Amino acid sequence: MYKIVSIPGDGIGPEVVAGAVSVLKQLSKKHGFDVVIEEHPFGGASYDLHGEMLTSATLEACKKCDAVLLGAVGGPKWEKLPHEHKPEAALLKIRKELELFANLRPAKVYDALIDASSLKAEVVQGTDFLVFRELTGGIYFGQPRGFDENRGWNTMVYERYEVERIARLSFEAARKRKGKVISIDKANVLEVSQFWRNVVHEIHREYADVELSDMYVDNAAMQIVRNPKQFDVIVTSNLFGDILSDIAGMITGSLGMLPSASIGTTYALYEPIHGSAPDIAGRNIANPIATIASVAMMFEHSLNKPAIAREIEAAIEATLAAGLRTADIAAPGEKTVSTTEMTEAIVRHLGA
Ligand SMILES: NC(=O)C1=CN([C@@H]2O[C@H](COP(=O)(O)OP(=O)(O)OC[C@H]3O[C@@H](n4cnc5c(N)ncnc54)[C@H](O)[C@@H]3O)[C@@H](O)[C@H]2O)C=CC1
Ligand SMILES: CC(C)CC(=O)C(=O)O
Ligand SMILES: [Mg+2]
Repeated sequence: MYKIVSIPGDGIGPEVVAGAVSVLKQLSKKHGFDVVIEEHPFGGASYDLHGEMLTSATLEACKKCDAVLLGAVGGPKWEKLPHEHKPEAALLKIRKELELFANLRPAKVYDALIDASSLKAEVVQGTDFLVFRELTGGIYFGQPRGFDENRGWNTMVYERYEVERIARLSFEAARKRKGKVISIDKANVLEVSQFWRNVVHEIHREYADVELSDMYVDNAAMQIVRNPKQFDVIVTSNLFGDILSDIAGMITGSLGMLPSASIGTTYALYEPIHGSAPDIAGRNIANPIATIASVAMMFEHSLNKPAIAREIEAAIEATLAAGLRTADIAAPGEKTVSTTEMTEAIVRHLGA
């Protein structure tokens, strides 16, 4: 029996999480395992209900389950709140509380979507890289932070242990892939990046079979668009990983395609890389694939059923090959399907 905490969140979160929950239920029926899905409010939805973005009940539930599935949080309704009370601050808090220090963001181009990419077919076809974004340190967490009338300030700090553990995970992953890690930083300008680079190279001595190179983040943004196939594993800091993975989203066709796994030593949370997309929320047009593919990552990393992860990916692939397109991945003038139609088709392709 698996216990999954589902956190729909705000904006399109509930729509895409509903799709992922349908997939979980279908898999439970097909394979005969029990799955208990416990829904909890978080972010703006929780604030509206309880006056708190992250309640202790939601946090405790996340600590007592096999895996957490999260949609997204945030939106215009809550953006005027002071920073520490915003949904985004609660997102940082839940990541920190659950010690989810590694955010794995795979960027894989499905053959059926090559034409949906912002780039030429020959540039994107066969792209398959994995970003290890450090998730509980760096500038999103550094103190002091603040602003007054005349200044705004944030602080970017990395502790040795924070760089060591994400570097190790990325080298381990590279060993199971093409054996190539590119560490992305801004060491030509930032001391914190020079430190990051030194520590990554120290850890690399334990992984001499893995090829390591460094790249500056500005060049990396350009290289991902110019030649995404040169990347196998990317390891980078919180801020740079956040930005670079959205760029990777456009290589695969849409932000609505990229899943992620946020993992630590004890807990794990699965979430699409996109946000709450208030511009399309409530219209049943969001792409649920990133969230459904996050369930595949859940089966791989938390539930120890890689074969089921492959089934989900195959169902997504078959659905795309059959020509179904939500608006974000449709060519101009192409027929589109809704969030629920895309979900139902993926569920059908999973089989009974
Ligand atoms: N993990 C999280 O909870 C995140 C939350 N946010 C929050 O979400 C809110 C909106 O942020 P934005 O900068 O607009 O980023 P966003 O990722 O929500 O949306 C950017 C663009 O991509 C589109 N898009 C995103 N996901 C899509 C999907 N599944 N299907 C089709 N189109 C999709 C949106 O319609 C929008 O045009 C903000 O409050 C932001 O802070 C942003 C990123 C991550
Ligand atoms: C609130 C942000 C840190 C969320 C985000 O953009 C992300 O995790 O990708
Ligand atoms: Mg982001």
